[in-house]
Amino acid sequence: MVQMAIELRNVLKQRRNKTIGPLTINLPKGYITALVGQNGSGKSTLLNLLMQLTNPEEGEIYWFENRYDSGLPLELRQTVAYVPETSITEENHWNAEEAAQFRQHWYPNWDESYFQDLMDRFEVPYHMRLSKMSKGERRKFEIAAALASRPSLLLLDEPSSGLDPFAWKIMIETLLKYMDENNATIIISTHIVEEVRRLADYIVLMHRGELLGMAEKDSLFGTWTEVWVQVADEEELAELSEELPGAIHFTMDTPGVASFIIEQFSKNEKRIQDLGVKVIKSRSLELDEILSLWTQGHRPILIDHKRGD
Ligand SMILES: Nc1ncnc2c1ncn2[C@@H]1O[C@H](COP(=O)(O)OP(=O)(O)OP(=O)(O)O)[C@@H](O)[C@H]1O
Repeated sequence: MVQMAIELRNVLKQRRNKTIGPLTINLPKGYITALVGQNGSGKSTLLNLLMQLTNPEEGEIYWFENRYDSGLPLELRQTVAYVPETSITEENHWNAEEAAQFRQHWYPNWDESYFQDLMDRFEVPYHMRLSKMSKGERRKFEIAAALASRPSLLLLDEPSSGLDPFAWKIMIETLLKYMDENNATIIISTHIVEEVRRLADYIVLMHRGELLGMAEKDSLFGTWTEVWVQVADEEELAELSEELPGAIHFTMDTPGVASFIIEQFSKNEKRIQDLGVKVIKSRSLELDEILSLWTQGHRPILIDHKRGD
């Protein structure tokens, strides 16, 4: 049975201009979950709630099946690492070495050689004050330091913001290797579809403070298909759209050729042919297109690839 790292039950956070929640969700232990959603949808708020940097007005949060309403215990905190959206200013006057020494006291599992190895791979200057580093250098230091604490739970708020493509690739490889070698849980907020594709086991989609749902990433692929068909005119296209109630975005592309988007195409293809409509071509929608449709209210019917649905 999959254990839960985090459980939220009807969690509600009131922000000045927006309510986040109610959020009810289970984030599994030992997997990477990506929080996705437009600006202001509540991803950072959710991460802050998990660090108890802010507290909910309503609802319950469980960490590894326990509630800690009066503060996270030290033993738990020492196994959680967090890379916030903006680095904290308290460490600004230190260089990377001094900041690492401080963290070494705080985190009993601190792995100095792993830290140095990551700093070398990322090519972060060791003796430069953190405040003097470029945005990307600082970000790389934060990611290296978070991993060097050997966390069981790693919370990353848009970690690749400011990273160049070379550093981004190292980050992806490092996170995947860390997951391979440790029974860790990562919760990452991101706007980068390629990051979701490469890293996520699960996707949590947020929109305007609401939770639109959670899905196993692999089950999303192949949910929606764009199909091009031969039709005589708009009238025939309108008839076709009535026969295919689940399909959306019917468009007359060029005279005689129309397109639409449909779920479970393999199940519907015969039905389309039985209507006497010729399919010209089809393509599975990409992950970003599926997420965009979901945001617009078109929740995908998830596919269990293992069962071959
Ligand atoms: N400290 C705060 N005080 C008041 N309102 C806040 C605070 N932090 C966030 N908000 C508001 O809560 C909402 C959710 O913000 P949040 O930062 O969680 O979104 P996000 O999904 O992380 O966005 P982005 O992708 O832009 O980082 C926004 O409307 C924001 O203005």
